[in-house]
Amino acid sequence: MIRATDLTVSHAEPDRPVLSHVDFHIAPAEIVTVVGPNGSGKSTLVRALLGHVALDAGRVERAPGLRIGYVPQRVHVERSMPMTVRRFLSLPRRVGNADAAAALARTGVPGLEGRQITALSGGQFQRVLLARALLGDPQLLVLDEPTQGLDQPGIVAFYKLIEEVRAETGAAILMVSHDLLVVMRASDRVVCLNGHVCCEGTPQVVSAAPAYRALFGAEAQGTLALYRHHHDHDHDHVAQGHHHGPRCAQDH
Ligand SMILES: Nc1ncnc2c1ncn2[C@@H]1O[C@H](COP(=O)(O)OP(=O)(O)OP(=O)(O)O)[C@@H](O)[C@H]1O
Repeated sequence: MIRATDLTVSHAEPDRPVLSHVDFHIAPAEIVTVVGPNGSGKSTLVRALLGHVALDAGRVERAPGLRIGYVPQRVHVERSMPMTVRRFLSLPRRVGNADAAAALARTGVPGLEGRQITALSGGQFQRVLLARALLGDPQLLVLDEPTQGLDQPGIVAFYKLIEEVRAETGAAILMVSHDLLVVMRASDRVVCLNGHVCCEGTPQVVSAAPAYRALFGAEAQGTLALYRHHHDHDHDHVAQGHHHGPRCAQDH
């Protein structure tokens, strides 16, 4: 659906790129999650894939006519304006009442049409954002930090919803997230970013990769424990299953 090759992006300072030599791809019906520390270039990668930022080098290829539903990281501008959920769902593209109601029902917030956006809880707002993204019948959903501000049960419920949406619509899903444990369970593939791709692969492979553990420290121990618990067999495949970027410097 999207393939990026050897991407380099620098926003302000050309000699200090935010992304260096990043390769990325996502295939139909895949759930791919990008993880990485604050400022590691996750949102920049997503925006580069969507064609929203200029590239210093490399290229991005998107399948012709690809329908993308995008939920950006920051939508507080819209949140601060007086606006009902119904009207919000019709921006930027007008949708009918039946479609709006179905999208809200699908994302677990039926009947909220008349509510002010500003009166929604964090969890309701994220579901309304997802409903709006689904209204375009996307082949690819791109969600940048979709669970920010949610509590742990809210996060788990949201990822469950994402998996249901994938199962029903066949849409591929690209997410940026900080919720390591939940993300690991919900993703087919994880890309660990720190200006370059530190490691990538299945959640099992990434959670055992030294580069991932070096980046996430104690939190990574939790995901590793999860996979040790669920996959109590030999992990010989790990060494061949991921690669390091040029600046990782961790041993296998
Ligand atoms: N439009 C911009 N102009 C200048 N610098 C920018 C711009 N957007 C991002 N940056 C810088 O690029 C770097 C990477 O930002 P980015 O938002 O891609 O990281 P991130 O991994 O998504 O971070 P976070 O986890 O904090 O959301 C940061 O140092 C940020 O300040």
